[in-house]
Amino acid sequence: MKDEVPTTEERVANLKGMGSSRKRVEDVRFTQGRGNYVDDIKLDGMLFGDFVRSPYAHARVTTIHTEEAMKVPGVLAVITAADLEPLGLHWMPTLAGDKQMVLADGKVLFQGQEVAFVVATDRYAAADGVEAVEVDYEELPVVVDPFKAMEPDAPVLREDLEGQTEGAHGPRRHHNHIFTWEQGDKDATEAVMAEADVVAEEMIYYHRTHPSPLETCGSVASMDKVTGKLTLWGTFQAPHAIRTVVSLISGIAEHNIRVISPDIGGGFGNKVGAYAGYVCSVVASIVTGKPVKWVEDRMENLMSTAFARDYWMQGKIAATKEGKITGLWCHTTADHGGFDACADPTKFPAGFMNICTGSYDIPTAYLAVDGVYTNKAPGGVAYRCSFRVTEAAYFIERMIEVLAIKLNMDAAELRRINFIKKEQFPYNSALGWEYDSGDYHTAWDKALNAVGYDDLRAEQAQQLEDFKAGKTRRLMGIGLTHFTEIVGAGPVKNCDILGLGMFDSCEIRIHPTGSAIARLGTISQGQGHATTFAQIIASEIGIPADDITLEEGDTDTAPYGLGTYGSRSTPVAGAATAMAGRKIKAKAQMIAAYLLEVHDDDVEFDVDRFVVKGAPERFKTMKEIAFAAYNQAIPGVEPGLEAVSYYDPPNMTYPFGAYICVLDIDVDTGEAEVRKFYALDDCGTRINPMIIEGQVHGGLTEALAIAMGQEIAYDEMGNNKSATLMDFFIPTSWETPNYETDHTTTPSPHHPIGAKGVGESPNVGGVPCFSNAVHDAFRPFGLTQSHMPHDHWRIWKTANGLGLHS
Ligand code: PCD
Ligand SMILES: [Cu+]
Repeated sequence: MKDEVPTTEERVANLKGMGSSRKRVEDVRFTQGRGNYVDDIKLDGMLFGDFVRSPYAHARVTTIHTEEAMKVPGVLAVITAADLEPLGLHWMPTLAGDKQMVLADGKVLFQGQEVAFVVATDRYAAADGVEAVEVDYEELPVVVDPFKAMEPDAPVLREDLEGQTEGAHGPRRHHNHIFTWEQGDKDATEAVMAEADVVAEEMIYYHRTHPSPLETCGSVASMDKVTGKLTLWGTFQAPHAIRTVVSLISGIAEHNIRVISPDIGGGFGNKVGAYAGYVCSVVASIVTGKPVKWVEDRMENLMSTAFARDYWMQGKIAATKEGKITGLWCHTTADHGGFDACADPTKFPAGFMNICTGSYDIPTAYLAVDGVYTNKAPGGVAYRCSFRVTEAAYFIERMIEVLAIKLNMDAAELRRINFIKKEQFPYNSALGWEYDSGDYHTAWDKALNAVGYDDLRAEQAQQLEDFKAGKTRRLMGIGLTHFTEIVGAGPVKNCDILGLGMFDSCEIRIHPTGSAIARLGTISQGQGHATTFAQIIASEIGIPADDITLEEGDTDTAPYGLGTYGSRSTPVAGAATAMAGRKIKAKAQMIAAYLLEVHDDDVEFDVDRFVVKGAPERFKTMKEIAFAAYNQAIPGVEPGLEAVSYYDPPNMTYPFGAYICVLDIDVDTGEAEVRKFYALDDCGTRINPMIIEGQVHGGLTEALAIAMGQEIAYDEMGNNKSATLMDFFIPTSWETPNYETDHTTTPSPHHPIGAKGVGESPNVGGVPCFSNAVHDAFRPFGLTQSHMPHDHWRIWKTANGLGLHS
């Protein structure tokens, strides 16, 4: 009999709590085609909407002829700005404090802009209707270069802002200027630059790209005219915020709006913002009294929904002869396209770009960002990096390499002597952040040892000899990166979106038989929240993760939260989950003590039960306690066992990592073959190591895509040259290298379970790592900087420019 009593280890294993590589529970549905995405939603009498889009990047819209379209069988309505204007819905607010046309109001500002919305009985009729709409355009001069946009005689793009010298983020000094954002000490930094032994200067461009998730954006709006209730399904990374915004702009009371994010086929930042299609589906449903679906196609997704990056970062970095960095200066020109639709916390128009001092102890720094309008699609979303952190990491990690060249130093050593030291945490950076924790030297040494750094350098030197001797046409590059991320927005005191504080939430209900349901303010898009958040609860309150249902994305049932992006779910909602669990645990302790007839303080938690201190044979399991909560309530205490927590984090979390890439470049074809990629991530306490590994693999592959080929390119007429997957690079298993993952664990001191986010890290660290490897291969031939993406053509041109083909 005795050996039937489970051991402590068995009880812990049974929970599948934090630290276990529990299999993803959502995959049973996904792998069997049982996902439920927006386009799977089919309602009685549902109509379809489709957009007429502008072929021009900048043009006046003089007339929209809808008569022919109305004759197309099945077409019920063609909605234009003129129809939306009486409702005040022809323009909508953006998350960045700007406003954006829902449908072209007098002019268009980018190719692919929404001009009219055709509503029909089915998708095909709607498409035919779109073909039949005729629009008269008068072409206007196009500006695609943000520097030219700021020239005095540049065409006026935003006529609606004519004469406005004040924008959402301070003064505007030019008709195409959006804002200037300054951080740090300008004078002190300039003084450091003037006196420094060495100053390296470079323009670092992080090109325009696009998250392009597998599922494009879409929505289904259903206005029930009898109950007055609007239900809106959509690809929303922040369903509660969408509900509030819809209420504010439509005037429908918030309790009459139910927003549901069903399964989401990848978000990657693309689904944070609000799009014209959402608004038009709602309006069309209100007008017709029928449910209306809108789902964009791939070209529409690449042309009109939120792009990422497009930052021109002019940098200067100062150091002593020995390589100690003394100052960093950066002036960024940010191309925002036709409208400022960035998704950043209100007080941060350039996101957290001021994390650009990276992992280094840089005493003096200055950053200025100028936001500029051009004739390109709006957006400026994350794409797997919170709020311009990828831009910041790319900037500093390139500048370190540029400085290493100037100092003629090894870039690994240059990083080592400038890292913030373990004992300096919490560390206050020159640009205003308080880094919560870190141990960079340990991670760096572990990474260099793991790849055999010295041997790699020796091999590289040999290969270079061979190249010069004509024995090979391949050059070896070693890319290094040590990044610091900032995730978990954020403290409500400085982070809000449209005035909504960026806290997050979790509500847990324990059922009488000891299983549970938990609901969160976040929404998984593939990250595996149903798996990992149940693991947090399992460890906190001793109920097996398999007995916990997790629900997100329905604003009628979930507590208010700000959603999933910026790797904020674990730092914020994960903390709320632990805190709600602790409230439940506190009540469970009272119930256990009452049942065991001892004082509250005389019982202690042990994996899945409360035991009497010093008498381990006397205990109540969580299952027993749950049942008691519903029938043997303590006199004077409410029955039931549930709790909700709204968590306002005291600080962000600062995950970090050390990445090393080794690649070989074929100088004659421009091909770069990644031979090794090592990624060490430190995201504090790890909830599910397998999910973390999956996140790292995914993020690195997106980094490979961005660094090596992906680009949203425009010609000088503002034509989007990358609007199909023939032109926009998506890596397949063929291009994707093998990744070696590793970790160190430096828990966040302020997070209840010590966890930091991880979803974005591999992209933040991966892009500079691939790019540095390409640059490193050409370093012996005098290359200091070239622009991404490093596709074969660009690499070939670089080699050619360096005289390697003669
Ligand atoms: N320490 C730790 C951390 C974390 N984790 C895990 O991992 C994941 C993640 O997390 P995070 O980091 O917190 O994050 P989230 O918030 O959740 O998410 C977000 C992210 O996520 C990523 N990833 C992914 N995946 C997938 N599959 N899909 C998707 O979409 C995506 N996206 C991307 C992005 S981009 Mo943005 O939005 O850009 O900002 S941001 C992002 C989850 O599950 C969690 O729990 C663990 O385990 N541990
Ligand atoms: Cu992000």
